Parts: sequence; C-alpha cells; structure tokens
Amino acid sequence: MSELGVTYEGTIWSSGPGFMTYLVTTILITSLLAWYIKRRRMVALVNLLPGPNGYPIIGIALDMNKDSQGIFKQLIKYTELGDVVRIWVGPVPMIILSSAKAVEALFSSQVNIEKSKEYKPLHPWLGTGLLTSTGSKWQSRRKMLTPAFHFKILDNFIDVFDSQACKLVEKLRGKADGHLFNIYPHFTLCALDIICETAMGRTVNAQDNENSEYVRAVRRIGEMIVERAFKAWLHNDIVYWLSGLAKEHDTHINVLHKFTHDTIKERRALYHQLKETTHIPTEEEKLLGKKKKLAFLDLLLEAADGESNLTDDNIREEVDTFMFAGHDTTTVAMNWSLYLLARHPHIQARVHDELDSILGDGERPVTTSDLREMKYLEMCIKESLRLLPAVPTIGREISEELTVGDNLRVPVGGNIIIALYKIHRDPEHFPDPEKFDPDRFLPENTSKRHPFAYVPFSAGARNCIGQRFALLELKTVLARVLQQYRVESDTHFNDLQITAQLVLRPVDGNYLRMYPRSHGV
Ligand code: HEM
Repeated sequence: MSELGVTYEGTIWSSGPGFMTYLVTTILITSLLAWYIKRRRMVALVNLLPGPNGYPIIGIALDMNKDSQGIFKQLIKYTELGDVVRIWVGPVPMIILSSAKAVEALFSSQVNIEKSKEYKPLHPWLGTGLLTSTGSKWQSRRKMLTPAFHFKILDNFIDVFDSQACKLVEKLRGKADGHLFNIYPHFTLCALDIICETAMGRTVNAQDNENSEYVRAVRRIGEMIVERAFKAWLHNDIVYWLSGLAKEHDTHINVLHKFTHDTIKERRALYHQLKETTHIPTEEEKLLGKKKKLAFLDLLLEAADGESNLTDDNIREEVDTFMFAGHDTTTVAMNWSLYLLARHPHIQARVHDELDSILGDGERPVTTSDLREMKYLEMCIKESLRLLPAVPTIGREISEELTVGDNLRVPVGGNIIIALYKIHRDPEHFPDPEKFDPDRFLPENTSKRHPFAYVPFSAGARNCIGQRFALLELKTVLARVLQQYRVESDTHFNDLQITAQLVLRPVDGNYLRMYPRSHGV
C-alpha cells in the first residue's frame, strides 16, 4: 500500500476526496442529464397535445383548488376542448380521453394496464389488491379471483341480495307517505350489508345500526382520497402531515383495517372448524352451486390453504378491495336509477308492469330466472349507468408509448384520465345524450354500437370483475323497492348537484316522495 492509496493489480487508487467527489459528481450529472433528456422529450410530446395554457410551473393547479364537485366540473369542462386533452397539474401531465375512439388503443392494450398515481392514496387502505396492483401480481390475482365471479357462484348470493332488499323495503315503509325524504343513506346501508355478507360472510346489520363507525370511515376516506389526488401540494407526505389530514386519515384506516382483520380471524377459525367437521365442496361442486354459499373470503382462505402463498395481509387487501369497489358503486347506481325512474313516471310505470307480471305482489323469494326476465328494468339500470356512471373517471399511467385518437402520441409516464362520464354523452353514439331513454339498450340498438361507447364497468383487461354481481344486486334491490312503491322526485335533472368522490355521488342526498303501491297502479 502506498501513501497515495490502495494498490490493486498494479493500479493506484487515490483514497483522497478528489476521486470520490469526481465519481459521485459524474454519476449525478449523468443521471440528471438522462432524466432531463427524458423529461424534455416527454414534455415536448405532451405539449403537442391540445389543452389549456395554464401558468408556468403550476400549470392549471389553481383551477383544481376546489372541492370535489368543482374539480369534477372543471375536468368535464376541459373535455370540451377535444376528446384528447392535456393538462399540467403542477409538473404532472394528465391526458384526458373522452371518446370511444380516443380510448380504443388503451382499452385494447394488454401492456398499458398500470393504474395512475391518483390511485396511490388508495394504497394505505387497499394495499395492492386487484384494483390497485399491476404486472404479475395483478395477473395472478385476477386469474385466482375470476372463478369467484362465475355466474353459478353468484346465483348463490341472490338470497342475500333479496333478504337485504326486503329489509330495505320494510325500513322504507314509514317513509312512504308522500313526504320528501332522503333515500341515499338507506341505499348505502343496504349495499354495505350486502357486500359485507357476500365478501366477508359477516353480517354487520348496517341497516339496523346506521351509525356504524365503519360506514363513517368509508365515507370520509373516499373524500380524503379525492382531495389528496387533485391537490398537488397534498401529495407531499410532510405537507399532508402538517395539514393535520394525515392523522385523521390514519384514524379511519385503523378502523377499516381492524374490521377486516377481525373478520378474517373469525372466519378462519370457523373455516377450520367446518373443515374438520364437514365436507368442503370441491371446485366443481362450488361451480355447480351444489353446496352452501361461500363468501369471497372463504374462497381466499381456501386458496391460502392450498398453493397460493396468500398471507393474511394479502387476503385483507383483496377483501378490502371488494368492500371498497363493491359497496359505494352499487349504492350510487341504485340511487341514480331510482332517481331517474322517479323523474320519468311513464318509464317507471313500464317497470311496474314488468315486475307485476314477474313477481306479482307476493313475497316469495326472487329467483335467478325472475331476474333474467326483468329485461326492461335492466335497460333502465344500464341507461342510468350511462347518464350517471357510478365510476365517472378512471386513470392509467402509460408504461409503453401509446397512440390515441387521431395519431396523438402519449409518452411513457403520461397519466391518463378516462372520462367515462363524457364518453357516454357522445351524440354520435347516443343522440340527444342528456335524455333518459332506456330503449337505447334494446338489442337492435346495442348491436351496432362502438364497443367502447358504453363502458360503465370500464373495458379490456382491467374491466370490472364484479359487473355481473353488480347487475344482479341492482336488479334485486330495485325490483323489491319498485314492487312495493312508486316514487317521484321534484329535482330537475339540470338542477342535480353531483360530485365525483371516486364514485358519482349526489352532493346533498336524493330526496324523493314515495307512495305504497296498490298493485296495478
Ligand atoms: C354498479 C356497480 C359497479 C360499477 C359501475 C363498477 C365499475 C368499475 C370500473 C369502472 C372499474 C375499473 C376501475 C379502474 O380501471 O380503475 C372496476 C374495477 C373493479 N371492480 Fe367494479 N364496479 C361496480 C361494482 C363492483 C362490485 C360489486 C365489485 C365486487 C364485488 C367490484 C369489484 C371490482 C374490482 C375488484 C375491480 C378491479 C378489477 C381489476 O383491475 O382487475 N365492482 N369497476
């Protein structure tokens, strides 16, 4: 060893600061340069897309300094500039796609399946479950969970849908006196009872216990996630913490996680007890629906018992994902369907006729074949999901350069917002788009339509795994309510106050007048 440094195979390495500084500086400058060149290319490509000018550095961030209702209005306003529009939220580019043609390439892609950064605020609650994961994790989970949504398995849930719907009908009896009342919280509690029982096998009796801590936590987390996603300064953890929001956020997350964790523990104990004492159905038996219904959680526990390497935390991710994705969505879908029927008495009368011919005024359980026959009700639900889609926007981050619309290039790293709400309002596919017209879903009208003109459940690889479940649930609950009641609404469609807090909610609930039906009326 010399005074200068360490000799290694004849080379003299300086141990002084000069060499290390040089090395670190070179690496730093090279990385910065590479980042800069990549960023410049990305900025140049993004700026080729049409969009509002905004201010230097902050872009249109000030436009987004609004509540969730204002943010949603602003987003839809941007779509008036074109079906592919770029906005800069601070340094982050977002590209809004708002026509069937503009989303063709994305929905057909097997590669661009990554969710955008706006989903990050969901991670503390959902981890990386099916909705938020990507790559091989998403692929293996999707493969594992798809059989759980087989129609034979879903058939077994119809009695849960029906018994909770009947409970709802009973709860509404005191309200059906022609006075205005807010039906929205009733739908929330019913949907929560349904998803708890089907996803976790646990009855929370939300309809009997409306002040549930869990329901309040779900609601507030939804608001907080949207707020954080669109307020660029709240993305920073320190700012978020200083704002006091992080503490509130963590309190709600603890409530949500504890609930699921306790359920997994209870259900696992039950599952093992059952396994020791009774026969666990085979895959085939489950598929054929021969044995008693299993909650989604049981299927996950079974997979964990097999070769899937699922940990308790993995199971929690998926159960929380179902709770999140399958509760608020169906609540708002029931809500908007009933609102639109309340505004269109002649259409509601046709639904009543259909239900009378299928169910009569009897109280026998609703069956799968009853639901299959409710074709007009299904058209009404689909048209409601067109006009007021439960999920109004979804997001992606581009991992492989994408060409959209009229040959416009979206670079790697580009954040995409797909405005389902706006896609559904394209007069080319839906003439007089603001009109509620269930006949748009007559088979002869749907057969020639662009495959991505109507996408309330998204489309392509990452479409909604729960869409059949959702339609069965919606049909059962609405059928039971409309079998017994007639509804009216004083709120004109143009006066509706809606807000996008992950799902499209009414700002101040949904006030209806409800009347008991004497059958045939
Ligand atoms: C009217 C009701 C519903 C609507 C409108 C709806 C809509 C959607 C949409 C638009 C997506 C795509 C989200 C994205 O790309 O970020 C989605 C995904 C998903 N939905 Fe639904 N959904 C509904 C009900 C349900 C129900 C009842 C469940 C579960 C029981 C469910 C579970 C999921 C899951 C797990 C995903 C992620 C799928 C994946 O990425 O592989 N959804 N849903």
